[in-house]
Amino acid sequence: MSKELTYAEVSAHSAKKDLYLVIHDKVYDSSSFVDEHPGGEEVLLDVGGQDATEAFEDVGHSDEAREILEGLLIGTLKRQEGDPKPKIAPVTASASSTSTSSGLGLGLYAIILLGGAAAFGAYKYVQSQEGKA
Ligand code: HEM
Repeated sequence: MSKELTYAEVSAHSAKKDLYLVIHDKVYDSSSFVDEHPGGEEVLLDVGGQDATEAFEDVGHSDEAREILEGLLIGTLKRQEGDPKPKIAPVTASASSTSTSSGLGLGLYAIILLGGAAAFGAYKYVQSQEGKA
């Protein structure tokens, strides 16, 4: 398991049936695991042939996930100058749904504030009209 691969070699393996991932400068052949990944195949394909260290760590994978990873190990990355930086995880389904709901919450908050301001304005206007009469 002492095979050394350059980033260029790894990046040639980004297809679902031929999928290499770099995590902590180790190269993992994830082809056999794509269909079984509890986080879905899309996130793996997104970082296929790239440095997935951040994407993998951001999720806070369990020890079990790390054990699976060891079984997929095929070599180490021969890092060269100018190689791309770790790819940050794409927004996952659960993360995007929370951000949508928080976006809606903010929108609602704005509507309530604006509504309150409009009501206050109308109240002041009526008051000033009453004063004139
Ligand atoms: C070959 C590398 C990977 C392996 C072996 C792996 C394995 C696993 C395993 C076993 C789980 C179940 C929960 C756990 O045990 O932590 C999981 C969940 C998850 N993984 Fe991965 N994973 C890998 C790469 C990635 C990458 C690169 C991402 C990118 C974002 C990712 C995103 C997720 C997400 C979002 C979940 C949570 C799914 C849920 O709880 O609904 N994984 N992964």
